[in-house]
Amino acid sequence: MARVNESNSGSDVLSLESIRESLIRQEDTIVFSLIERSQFPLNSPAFEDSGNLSSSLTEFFVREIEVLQAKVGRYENPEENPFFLEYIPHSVFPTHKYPTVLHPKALSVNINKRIWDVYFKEVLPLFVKPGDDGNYPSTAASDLACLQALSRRIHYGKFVAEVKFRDAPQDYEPAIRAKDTEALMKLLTFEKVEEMVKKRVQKKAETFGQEVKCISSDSSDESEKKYKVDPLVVSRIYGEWLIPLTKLVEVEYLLRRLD
Ligand SMILES: O=C(O)C(=O)C[C@]1(C(=O)O)C=C[C@@H](O)C=C1
Repeated sequence: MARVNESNSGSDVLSLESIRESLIRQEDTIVFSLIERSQFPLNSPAFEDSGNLSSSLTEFFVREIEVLQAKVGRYENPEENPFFLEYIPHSVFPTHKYPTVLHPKALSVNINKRIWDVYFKEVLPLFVKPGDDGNYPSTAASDLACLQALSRRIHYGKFVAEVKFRDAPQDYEPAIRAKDTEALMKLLTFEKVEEMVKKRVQKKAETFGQEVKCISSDSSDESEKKYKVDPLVVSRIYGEWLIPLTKLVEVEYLLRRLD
């Protein structure tokens, strides 16, 4: 994912435009991952506390995959944040040297526990059918794809915050020193951009998730169109959870920016 370019002088160039391009690209991954997950019912026994077992099937699956992915260097990439940090081993292979863009304290900003809860308790029931078909391994794999895509998007707030800070340190520094989260939230908010994001993801859900029944040239009857995931729900997921959580990450990052 292109994010930082090397300038002629060798220093890193970061722009709000390039960061937003990445967020737009990530929308495709998120919308597709929700569409994929929607083919399975809720299948709650896969992720609910399993009483006598120490973790749910999904928790076990995500933890084991994260351990494997860590061994090939996934979490050396500052865009990636694990859900089970305490289990993460070092990479087995020499790792790519990612450009240092973020403040070192960025490592301590990880809201994946919150993302996990929000996803299973609030988001998932909105776009999948209730029920249990027992297909837990495939469901867990789909949930992992959603969780990783959502987590990457939300934690991208660190990069957004960094570029906003670099563009106007004189505005941000007083609010950071005063630990004024309200002022920071106001500074980093662009309501028009948020509205555009919600409209665009609704359109993407309409386009990517349209049921294709037959190939005919007359596809003009809008009322007959059916979607795998309700496009309004996708827009709501962004408006109620993804954007607010991204902004939370931005604030958390900024609060540490002068440490
Ligand atoms: O694009 C930005 O400026 C962002 O901070 C990202 C984002 C978003 O989550 O989409 C969050 C806050 C802004 O109000 C607008 C959009």
